[in-house]
Amino acid sequence: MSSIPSHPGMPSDGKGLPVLAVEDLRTHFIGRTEATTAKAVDGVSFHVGAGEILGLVGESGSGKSVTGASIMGLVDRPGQVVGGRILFKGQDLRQYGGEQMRRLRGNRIAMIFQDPMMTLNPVLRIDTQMIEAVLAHERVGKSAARARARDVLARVGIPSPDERLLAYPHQFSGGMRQRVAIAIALLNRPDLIIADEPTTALDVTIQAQILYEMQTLCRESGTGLIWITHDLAVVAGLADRVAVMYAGRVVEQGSTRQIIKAARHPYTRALMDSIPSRGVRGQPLRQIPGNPQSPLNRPSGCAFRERCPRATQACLQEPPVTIGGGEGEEGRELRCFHPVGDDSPA
Ligand SMILES: Nc1ncnc2c1ncn2[C@@H]1O[C@H](COP(=O)(O)OP(=O)(O)OP(=O)(O)O)[C@@H](O)[C@H]1O
Repeated sequence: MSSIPSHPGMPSDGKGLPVLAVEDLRTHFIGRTEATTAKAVDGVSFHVGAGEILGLVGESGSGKSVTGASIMGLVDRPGQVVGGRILFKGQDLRQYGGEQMRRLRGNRIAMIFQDPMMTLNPVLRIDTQMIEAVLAHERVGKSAARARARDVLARVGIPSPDERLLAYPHQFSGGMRQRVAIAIALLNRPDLIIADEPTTALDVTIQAQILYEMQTLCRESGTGLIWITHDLAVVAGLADRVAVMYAGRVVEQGSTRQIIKAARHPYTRALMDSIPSRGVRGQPLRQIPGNPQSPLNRPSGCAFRERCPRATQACLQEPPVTIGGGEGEEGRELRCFHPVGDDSPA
């Protein structure tokens, strides 16, 4: 096993910097005591390059949304980012004040939520909302802002965008409403978009269309995209890289090919086995045995050990540290004492 190379093979902004580098991020929900403090995110590191798509995957409660909210500066008390760095184009966002973060949000960094109504105001027409979103961050005339709004709506697949600009959110279908929210995220040509399960509530065909369009738009504009999902199958066709989270940590990450074709962490393997298309026809889906670990009072050792078919005594003692994938495995990182394909006894 080799040590970890820094940001291997990653597209950058031309100055050698990733758009985003998260280093050892820790976000805890502080309780009265250590035992009641939820370590929702507990040492997460990953990076996203310009025009690159990172799939952030894991079961419910693994800390994906809290990671996204931490980057956006949207963690509310008792939640608190207690450690690590969030480097946006080399600048540590943890040093930014509230006003600086507000300026960054919706401008250089945008977020798309599962529920588009988290973005849209139900009582305002779409044109008002979109024009305001442009004017809040840029000195352009109203007609230029409207032209841009119209353009972006067309880009995300809204038919008759001139007419649709005059509509209210409730006059759109669920899929179209999510497209409008995506259009708002793209409006100011951000450097980074964090999409938190944005297509989960939608029909599978519409999901696939939106994924494809987002991929094209981000590649064209050089926007880095973090796609948060519990579904590994969704990112298989979309992401350049995949980071798999378990119990507040990234347990494996690498190129999508490395992860989908040859996952090495037993948890990633278990997630892969739960994808329907990989199952044997006519057989029920395999569930991962056991329950995810609670962020309260994490026991010693590897968080996955109780559910892991490869666990040994070693996994009881200390949590595994992050290691590189070894020769011919540039870009892969793992947190496991007994990864699949390793010679050590399972
Ligand atoms: N306000 C809060 N107070 C205490 N704990 C919280 C709070 N918000 C989140 N958590 C805890 O943080 C952990 C991570 O939650 P998070 O929402 O990031 O998971 P997730 O992987 O995004 O799951 P899902 O896919 O269900 O959204 C969970 O165990 C959750 O209970």
